Amino acid sequence: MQKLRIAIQKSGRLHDDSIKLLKECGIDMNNGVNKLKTEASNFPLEVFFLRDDDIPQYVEDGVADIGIVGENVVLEKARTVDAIEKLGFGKCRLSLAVPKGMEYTSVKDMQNMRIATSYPVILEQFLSKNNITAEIHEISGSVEIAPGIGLAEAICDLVSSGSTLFMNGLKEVETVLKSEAVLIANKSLTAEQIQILDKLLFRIKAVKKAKNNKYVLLNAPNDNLAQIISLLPGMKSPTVLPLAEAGWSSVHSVLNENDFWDIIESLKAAGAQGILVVPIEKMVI
Ligand SMILES: Nc1ncnc2c1ncn2[C@@H]1O[C@H](COP(=O)(O)OP(=O)(O)OP(=O)(O)O)[C@@H](O)[C@H]1O
Ligand SMILES: O=P(O)(O)OC[C@H]1O[C@H](OP(=O)(O)OP(=O)(O)O)[C@H](O)[C@@H]1O
Ligand SMILES: [Mg+2]
Repeated sequence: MQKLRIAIQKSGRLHDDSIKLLKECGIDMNNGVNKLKTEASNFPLEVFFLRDDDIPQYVEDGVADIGIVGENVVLEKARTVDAIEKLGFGKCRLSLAVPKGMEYTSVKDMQNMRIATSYPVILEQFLSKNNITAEIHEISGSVEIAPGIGLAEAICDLVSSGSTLFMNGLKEVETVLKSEAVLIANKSLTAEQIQILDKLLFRIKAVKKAKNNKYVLLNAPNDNLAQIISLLPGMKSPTVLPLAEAGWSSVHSVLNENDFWDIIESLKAAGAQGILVVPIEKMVI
């Protein structure tokens, strides 16, 4: 049987979450340290461990069929691949930053500046869209140090918590791109490869959906049951079971976590008690 070849980051920010996602999809594999290639034992998948920068090219060339990589890398490398599914991890933004003490009012302040970045393609597109001419200095890492050593006046780099910028005396002034890990695929997969990819995607979507939702159980006085049920959407409708104590029911429902925090007060006001919120492992609707 044909196998689908997936490229994931060998080490770095996306490695652990990529492995975790595959495992949550029920895919077993031996991913020992320093392994460059492995095979799943219970799914037709071969896994290559690569530098993230190389993944778009390998997927375009068909050396790998699919890959997991940041959207920032996909756009920077500008390879012809299909971006199939956002994966909800590796969330960060590509931002312009300047020294803390520098006055900054708008992107026009970037005119004629020297900007250090590892993302010259994305930065160039952003600058030209804003009619700015600047000198782009491409460096491959430790970008935040550039203003401090006189290499540039500004930088364009990835930010998540902002602590690297802070530690280097910089402030974020513009978001150029929002990014997260994405599943990419070669554009000419065979019918058999597409079949395996669809199977994997089905599992990924079930795992993603489960992460955003919670199983909620609560006790409700029967007198207020209708009101409590109206607050809880459920997958189809909530499950209602009688409690041993007369006049009370147990109500079970599935809720988006954000919605839960919005309705908790109303649930309590309607007499709900003993509210439990439980994680869901997989969710298929
Ligand atoms: N601070 C961050 N928070 C969240 N995600 C991030 C952060 N920094 C980077 N990422 C995402 O993780 C990806 C990989 O980041 P990492 O720093 O591991 O890359 P790298 O050093 O280029 O690794 P490699 O050795 O594979 O070339 C980035 O392209 C981006 O999509
Ligand atoms: O806003 P923060 O939470 O501080 O994250 C931002 C930092 O994270 C990334 O580097 P990483 O730590 O992955 O190291 P690297 O430069 O060696 O890739 C990125 O290049 C920034 O330097
Ligand atoms: Mg890299």
